[in-house]
Amino acid sequence: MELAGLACAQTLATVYKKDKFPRVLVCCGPGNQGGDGLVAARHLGMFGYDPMVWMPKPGSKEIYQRLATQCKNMKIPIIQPTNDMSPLRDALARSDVILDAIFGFSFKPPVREPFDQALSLITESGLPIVSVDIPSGWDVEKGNAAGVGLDPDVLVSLTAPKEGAREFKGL
Ligand SMILES: NC(=O)C1=CN([C@@H]2O[C@H](COP(=O)(O)OP(=O)(O)OC[C@H]3O[C@@H](n4cnc5c(N)ncnc54)[C@H](O)[C@@H]3O)[C@@H](O)[C@H]2O)[C@H](O)CC1
Repeated sequence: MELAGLACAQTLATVYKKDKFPRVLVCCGPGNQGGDGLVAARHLGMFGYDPMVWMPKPGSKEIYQRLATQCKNMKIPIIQPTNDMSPLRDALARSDVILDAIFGFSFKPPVREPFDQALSLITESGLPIVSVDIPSGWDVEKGNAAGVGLDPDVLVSLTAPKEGAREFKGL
């Protein structure tokens, strides 16, 4: 998770330079991928970006809570967990790029709330998206068959590209 999060932060920093894209909205799901996102947020902060974390359903594992504490200790803003979409809308309006760490290889469709609405809002924002491992909303084997997944510009495959990412056309 530490290496995965560092790789994601380094990739985002390589493609989206901090002078043009300083405000990174790190969207974290409840599983290990959310943990990758929290690690990435920490590194992005150290690289000189202004990360903000949106995690509506914080993971229950101790590692997840420890990673969130590290972000808080670094004064990285974390949006209060809620099913209300207003804070996400506001955060999107104040961001330059999104790190999508919502769902990884354990995602099973269909998308449940509050992530269903969130994926739509993220897509509608038109902001560039860097996805971790598999774009959120994509089935790890069948890809974006349901058509509700994100359409990222950059995908960071961890360990190996996933079968479902065959249709991915970005970087
Ligand atoms: N060796 C590696 O490749 C490593 C990968 N890492 C990252 O971890 C994820 C996989 O983590 P996992 O905890 O197994 O699951 P997810 O993060 O994908 O999420 C599970 C989480 O999501 C909830 N959920 C599932 N389906 C839905 C749905 N339809 N709607 C709403 N919520 C859903 C589920 O309940 C769980 O809470 C991998 O992709 C990498 O990013 C690690 O960094 C370690 C090394």
